[in-house]
Amino acid sequence: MSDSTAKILDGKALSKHLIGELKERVLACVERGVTPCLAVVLVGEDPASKVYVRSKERKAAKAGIATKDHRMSADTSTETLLGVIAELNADPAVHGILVQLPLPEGIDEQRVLAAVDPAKDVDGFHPDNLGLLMLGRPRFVACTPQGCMRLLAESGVSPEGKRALVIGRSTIVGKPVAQLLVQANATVTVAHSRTRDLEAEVRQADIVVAAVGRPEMVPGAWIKPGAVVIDVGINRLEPEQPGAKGRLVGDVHYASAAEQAAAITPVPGGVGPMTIACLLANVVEAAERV
Ligand SMILES: NC(=O)C1=CN([C@@H]2O[C@H](COP(=O)(O)OP(=O)(O)OC[C@H]3O[C@@H](n4cnc5c(N)ncnc54)[C@H](OP(=O)(O)O)[C@@H]3O)[C@@H](O)[C@H]2O)C=CC1
Ligand SMILES: Nc1nc(=O)c2c([nH]1)NC[C@@H]1CN(c3ccc(C(=O)N[C@@H](CCC(=O)O)C(=O)O)cc3)C=[N+]21
Repeated sequence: MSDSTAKILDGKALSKHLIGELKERVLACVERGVTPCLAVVLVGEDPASKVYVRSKERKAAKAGIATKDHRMSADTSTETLLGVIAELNADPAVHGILVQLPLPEGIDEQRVLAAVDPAKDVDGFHPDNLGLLMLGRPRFVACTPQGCMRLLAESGVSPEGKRALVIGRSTIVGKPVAQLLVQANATVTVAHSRTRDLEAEVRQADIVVAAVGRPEMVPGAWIKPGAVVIDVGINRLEPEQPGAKGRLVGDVHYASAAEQAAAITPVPGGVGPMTIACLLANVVEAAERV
């Protein structure tokens, strides 16, 4: 079955299309005096976070969405950060608030995320929004899980009745994407670091969503022929690793998996750009509700 005919789920192209579609909705908002605006809060100096934040702001500008940048030093206290969030909550010109994760050590992440006005929580990390997702009445759904589902839809394979495996159980990716798959009528397994036989789980799965953060940990040989592979992992190989040169790879070994899968997302150019498109869509939605 290694005929290497996997459909490439092109998140870069799809995200461009989706961001293009947002322009009209943004214009409609602007016409009634509301310019959709995303406030981005970045605490500390994490280089990867800086790259993502810049990319978000560039793409927001393409759609006509305003951004407000709040950079704070790594030694910022939880109280100070809560103060900034209170200001953004109260600012009628701000429709969406994104607090870039991970926060530096010593900041109480749970308290910070719970302090964001749920109506401005375009990341979908507030307990109210996570709860609404569990209830099947989602308001803001986390952007990466949304992007995964959109790319899965692009594969043409319906999740209904299929065996889906989510590898990873974080609150920002694994858990919500598993919930969305349940709601799409898949039969869902969630694997994590204590899973006894990951290979056996992967071999059975019709849909694999990998969100671990370990470079190429899933070999293509494990992928069931005809499965759909959604690779969330973003791993930058160190330049000294063989054949690496600072290359980005996913959690799945792409070349070998593409020989088994019916459809697969590349890294880069898969889930990453879709995350940003879904974030901007959430910002426009928040502005439309005003
Ligand atoms: N493309 C995008 O837009 C985004 C990409 N990412 C990327 O996705 C990846 C995951 O991110 P995130 O969910 O935040 O990561 P976390 O570190 O929060 O979670 C990783 C999960 O993987 C599990 N895990 C660790 N080792 C193994 C193993 N050997 N076998 C099976 N499961 C394992 C952990 O298990 P346990 O719970 O037991 O510790 C945990 O549940 C990262 O590469 C990140 O950069 C993240 C967000 C957005
Ligand atoms: N509050 C919060 N919300 C997030 O959504 C959030 C976060 N914190 N912290 C970090 C993770 C990670 N994340 C990515 C977004 C886009 C790409 C992306 O566009 N990646 C490009 C490559 C970019 C590159 O070259 O480095 C791609 O995959 O093609 C990657 C990762 C959002 N996250």
